[in-house]
Amino acid sequence: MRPARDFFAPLAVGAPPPLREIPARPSRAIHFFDPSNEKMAGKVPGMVGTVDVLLGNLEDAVKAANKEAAREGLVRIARDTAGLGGEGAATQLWTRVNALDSPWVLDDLTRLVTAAGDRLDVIMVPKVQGAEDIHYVDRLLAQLEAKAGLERPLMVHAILETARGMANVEEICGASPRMQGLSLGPADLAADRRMKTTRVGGGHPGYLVRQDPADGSAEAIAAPRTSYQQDLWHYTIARMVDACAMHGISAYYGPFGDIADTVACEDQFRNAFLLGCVGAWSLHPKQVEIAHRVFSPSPEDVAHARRVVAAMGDGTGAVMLDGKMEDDASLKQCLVMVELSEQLAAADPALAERYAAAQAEQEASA
Ligand SMILES: CC(=O)SCCNC(=O)CCNC(=O)[C@H](O)C(C)(C)COP(=O)(O)OP(=O)(O)OC[C@H]1O[C@@H](n2cnc3c(N)ncnc32)[C@H](O)[C@@H]1OP(=O)(O)O
Ligand SMILES: CC(=O)C(=O)O
Ligand SMILES: [Mg+2]
Repeated sequence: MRPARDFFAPLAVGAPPPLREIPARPSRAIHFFDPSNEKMAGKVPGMVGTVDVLLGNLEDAVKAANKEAAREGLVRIARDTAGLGGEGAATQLWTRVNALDSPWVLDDLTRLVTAAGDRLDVIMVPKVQGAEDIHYVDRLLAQLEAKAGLERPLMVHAILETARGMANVEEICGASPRMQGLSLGPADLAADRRMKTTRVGGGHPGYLVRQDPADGSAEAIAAPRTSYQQDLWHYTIARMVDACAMHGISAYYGPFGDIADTVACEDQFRNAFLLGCVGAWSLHPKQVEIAHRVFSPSPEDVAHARRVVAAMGDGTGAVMLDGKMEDDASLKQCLVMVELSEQLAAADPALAERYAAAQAEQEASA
């Protein structure tokens, strides 16, 4: 057992000390690209500054024959793209390495950390099963950071995409001070759980509840009744959010594979936002705007939250505002909105302007 006092000790001689707090940087959209796909990779420089996170994907969706080309392509992009990755960069650079049981992951980590570790912010690890997977990556990263002379520790993000990973979600979050967050991996998770879906994220029309019949007669049972589609991912996301919140790290919805259905994508992202997630994956350029918009609190909500904060004075007691009771607990919810809006606005001038305009409008109408 590692004693508590050693939790923040570097795991290799010469490795940078682990972070005490995960930096709060906007990560509303984690945009995936295949670095071995020249056309897609060619779009990356033009996306810097327009998306919170660019992620060079090396795992699923990259052909086995292209694994090495993807790894080398990502090293080139990391080294050559201005404003991408590292302290203070306009857009963070993340990677998703291959799975820990694959023949590629050791070379992925070794090559990326030693050749471009100073430009990488977060390493996403797929199919994490338990704390032991994070411990393996943690020690290896420390050794590689020491070898590369890195001054800033890399962070680790785990994808929840196995039943065992879900069962161990709390210990995964707390396995290392490197842990930055978790994403839902709905496709692999569905397969591992033996769910009967064939999609990448999103709902299913068969997963529903139906209005009761008017009475027990055969006619009433056969009559048309309203039915409501339910969210297949509600339990999983809520569980992931609790585990992340307990450990002070961030939760993310994963991918939404129906690229054409921008409306359902927005709905799924918004459900995740409302439940506590800070971002989602973008697989296609058209999903970036959806994620940035949905994972930014609306200017109206932020202006309202500021009114509650002002009305609550020293933050204790109860007040009435617009016919509603506000107290210490609603104040705390409002502070979540205000703090998130300030953090996002600091990095997104257009959003900052929208917040300022809504605030001015609210003050004018008061
Ligand atoms: C379950 C999981 O593991 S999910 C994570 C793994 N999956 C991924 O990473 C998938 C990433 N995305 C993709 O591979 C592609 O977007 C696909 C296959 C879904 C669709 O690709 P296409 O059929 O080429 O899409 P489409 O024709 O609409 O592309 C329009 C343009 O956007 C570009 N583009 C498409 N996706 C991306 C992307 N992710 N990043 C940058 N550019 C992109 C295309 O190259 C194309 O460029 P062009 O106009 O110069 O020709
Ligand atoms: C996100 C992912 O990898 C999955 O859904 O399997
Ligand atoms: Mg997967």
